[in-house]
Parts: sequence; structure tokens; C-alpha cells
Amino acid sequence: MKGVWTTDHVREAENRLLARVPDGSLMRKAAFGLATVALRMLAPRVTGRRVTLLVGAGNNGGDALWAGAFLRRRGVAVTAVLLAPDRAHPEGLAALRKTGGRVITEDAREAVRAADLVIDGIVGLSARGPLRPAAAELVEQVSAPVLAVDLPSGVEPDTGAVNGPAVTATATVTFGCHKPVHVLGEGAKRCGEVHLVDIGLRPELGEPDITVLEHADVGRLWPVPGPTDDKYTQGVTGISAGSSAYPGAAWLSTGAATLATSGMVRYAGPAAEAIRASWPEVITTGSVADAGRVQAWVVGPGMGTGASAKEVLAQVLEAEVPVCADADAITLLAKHEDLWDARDPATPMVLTPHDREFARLAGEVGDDRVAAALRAAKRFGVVVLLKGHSTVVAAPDGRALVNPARSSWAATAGSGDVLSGLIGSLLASGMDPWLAAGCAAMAHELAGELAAEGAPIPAGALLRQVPDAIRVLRAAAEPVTP
Ligand SMILES: NC(=O)C1=CN([C@@H]2O[C@H](COP(=O)(O)OP(=O)(O)OC[C@H]3O[C@@H](n4cnc5c(N)ncnc54)[C@H](O)[C@@H]3O)[C@@H](O)[C@H]2O)[C@@H](O)CC1
Ligand SMILES: [K+]
Repeated sequence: MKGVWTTDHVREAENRLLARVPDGSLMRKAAFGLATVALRMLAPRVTGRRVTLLVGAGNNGGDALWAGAFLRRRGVAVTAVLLAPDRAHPEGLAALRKTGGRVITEDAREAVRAADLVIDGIVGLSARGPLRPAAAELVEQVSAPVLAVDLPSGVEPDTGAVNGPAVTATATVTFGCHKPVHVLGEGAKRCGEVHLVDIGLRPELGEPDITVLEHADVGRLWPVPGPTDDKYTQGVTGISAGSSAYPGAAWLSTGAATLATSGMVRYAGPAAEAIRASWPEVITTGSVADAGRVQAWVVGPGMGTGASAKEVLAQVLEAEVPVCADADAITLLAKHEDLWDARDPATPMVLTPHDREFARLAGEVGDDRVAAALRAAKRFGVVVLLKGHSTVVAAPDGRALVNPARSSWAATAGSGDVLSGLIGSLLASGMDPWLAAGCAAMAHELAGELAAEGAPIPAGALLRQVPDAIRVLRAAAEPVTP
């Protein structure tokens, strides 16, 4: 598991650390790490290569200047462009000058255009808002790879939002820990490859604000049958989905639950015949009332939003087993507040809205997707999985998890139905609902990636890759034997 800390928490930890280490040592450590990554990006030839530093008014620029001094010592031709000449970090500037670095304050276009590598030290953790015009104009001239210091300037540090001109980096060096910008939304895409440089901050950081699951974590958590298990001990998943208009949603959701674990799956709804034909191992009935005992329900995909769908949703909620409510079920919950009364608040529930469904339920998402998901999770007492390029999973107790997508292949019609089936089967296995949603999100994205292999895919293809995705996740969790 990887931890992510907000800028406020990073700054508090930095202040504690600064109080007990010699002046300037932290910045030099950070800059040394930065220079090391820069050298790797310049390799194999380093001497005589041209590195241009874009230097802003704060410590972020200071890091760039100190890194410039380290690079000079390795024979790199370094030019620093000062965007706020009066406020450039004095010690960093002196160090660069001492090593023979060039410093310019105007006519910087050529230095930017001719660079082999540009280091973005315009702004860091203290910045808010997009690049200002002078910086934006220079950044536009860049054609070389860009190494961002802490974050690509112009991207919001705590949300990853991009609301105007911002740097797009080839790689980003982060100091001490990962911050939200490195894993969230557009910002995460703008970071390129993220390198973590240890500056001794970890002991000063408390519990992470956001968790990022890794393949091995999900592989370890994924339920597989043991020697004493049978079809019931693995959990029975109930699927209440589909309608005569949308039988496909039921097919995809049921298929996902069938492939995800070896527990039993029951389907209840109008698509029973189609389900039986493709998934003979599924027990089908026409209604939730006749379905028999399940350990978790998936409700919503393709079920419609009319009076009969509302009735079905109420029955599912009254069953007092964990529920994954998706798609039409979310719209119904937004429309009919009385439906919440059917639910036992102590029974786990996962809602899986996209932005429009979220807006119906809890208002506009806005820039801060983690805060929005946490707000809704707390208000409704449910786990909220907010879909998007980075999936956010928030629990009512304040836990937040992000699954930063490495691709967008899963953004296809019907793919949400697959996700709901995966979540349902993990809930039925007894997994904590927050982890269930996080694990399902990762398996889902990976299945999309495996299916796509570089070309767009329908949700059915993603579904067929679920077993392979689970294999990859479980393999990552296996100890490496020499
Ligand atoms: N505090 C520490 O001990 C350490 C800090 N480090 C570096 O320090 C950085 C934070 O430094 P600072 O707090 O000085 O702040 P920044 O370097 O983020 O810069 C803030 C400055 O930029 C200006 N500014 C704000 N928004 C702007 C915008 N959109 N466009 C242009 N200028 C803008 C502000 O007036 C302020 O002067 C980190 O990102 C990291 O790079 C590292 O050296 C590691 C150690
Ligand atoms: K930066």
C-alpha cells in the first residue's frame, strides 16, 4: 500500500523535521535526489548537455537551483531562468553561480528551446492556480523532456485539477512522500513517471490521508477457495439488475460476479432466461423475494427508474445484507429519500456513481474529488466509489483510497455493470466494503488493460479478462523466490 498526504500534512511534518536538522540540509537532500533523476534522464551522455531551470519565487525554485549546482559539477551546461529575479532562493542562486551556472532573467525563449532537459521549479506545494502568463509562455516553447520538481507547476497540489496553463512533465520528483497531485485526475497524467526521494520525512508523517492499493495488496486480499471451502462458504452474490430493455447490464454484472470468486451467484429479475443461457452455473429467479438467501446484493444496472424498480430496490435494502447500489439504483436513491429508510444503517453499502449520478445524489463533484466522495460517504453512511480517470473510494469513517488509472480502456458502455458485479462478489465474501470497492476497481481497470492491448474494446471483452486480471494480481502477491 502506498500512502498519500495532503500539502497541509506534508508542511506540518516538514516543519517538525526542519526543527531538528541543520539549516538547508533538507533542501540539499531533495536537490541531490532531483539531480540524480535528471542525470538518469540525460544518460548516457551527460557532459556538455544543456539543462534549463525554470525558477520561481519559492523553495521549489531553490530545489531547482541547488540541483543545477550538482549538475554543473558533473559537467552539465546549466542555465537558470529566473521568473521572479528579486525573490529567487538566495543560497540556491549563490551555489549555482559558484559552480559556473548561467543565470538569465529575460530573453529566455532560446534557452528553453535549446535545452536537452528542462527542470520545472516554477512553483511547488504552496502554489494555487494555473501558470501565470510569463511562465505559461515559456513553458509553451519547451520541446525537450521536462522534469518537474515536486509537481508540474500549474496543477493544483491537493486535487490534481488543471484549470488553465500547466506544465506537462515527463517525470516528477516528489520529496518525502506522495501528494494528491501525483495520484489524482488530470494532475496524475501531467506528472509522468513519479520518483520518490527520501528526505527523512516518513517518521514525521502520521496516517496517510489517501491510500493507493498496489497489485500485490489486491492479490493478497482477493478471496480464493481453501481446502475446507464450498460454494456457500465463499459467499452467495445476488444480482438484481436488467430489464426487458436492458438485459445486457444483467448479463455483464452477473458474469463478473460469477468470474470474480468461486462463491455462488443468484440472479433475480426479468433477464433470467438470457442469464441461464450464458451462465448455467447461476441460479435464476424472476424476483428478489423468491431469490433465497444471499450474502450480498448488487442492485441497479439496467433496472430502470420506475415504480416497479423502486419496489425491487426497497426489497433489496430491506434484506439487511451488504449491497452494491449502482446506476439506476443511485438515481432512485437520489429521487426518493424514503428509500433510505428501508436500509439498516449498520449494513454495509457501496454506491458507485459517475459524476452525473453523484451530482443527483450529493451535488456537483467539483475539483476536489476526494473531499466530495468523503462528504457523501459521511452524509449517507455508505462507501462511495466515485468513478473517473482516477477512481476515488471513500468510507464514512474518513478513509479514502484512490485507484490512479494507467489507461482509459475501461471507459466503455457496460463496463460499470462489470464493476458492480465484482464489488458484489467481494462483499459476499465478507470483505470490508471500502477494500472491496478498491480491489474491484483495480481488477476492473487491469481487465480493461489486458483486453485492450492497444485497441478499443467492448465491456464483454473486459469481462472475459477478469480471470487473467485476478491471476496477475495474485502473482504480484507471491513471494519472489531466488
Ligand atoms: N519545506 C521544506 O523543507 C522543503 C521544501 N521543499 C520545496 O519547497 C517547495 C515549497 O516551497 P514554498 O513554500 O517556498 O513555495 P513554492 O515554491 O511552491 O512557491 C510559492 C511561491 O510562488 C508564488 N505563487 C503562488 N502561486 C503561484 C502561481 N500560480 N504562479 C506563480 N507563482 C505563484 C507565491 O507567491 C510564493 O512566493 C516544495 O514544493 C519543495 O519543492 C523541498 O526543498 C524539500 C524541503
Ligand atoms: K514544479
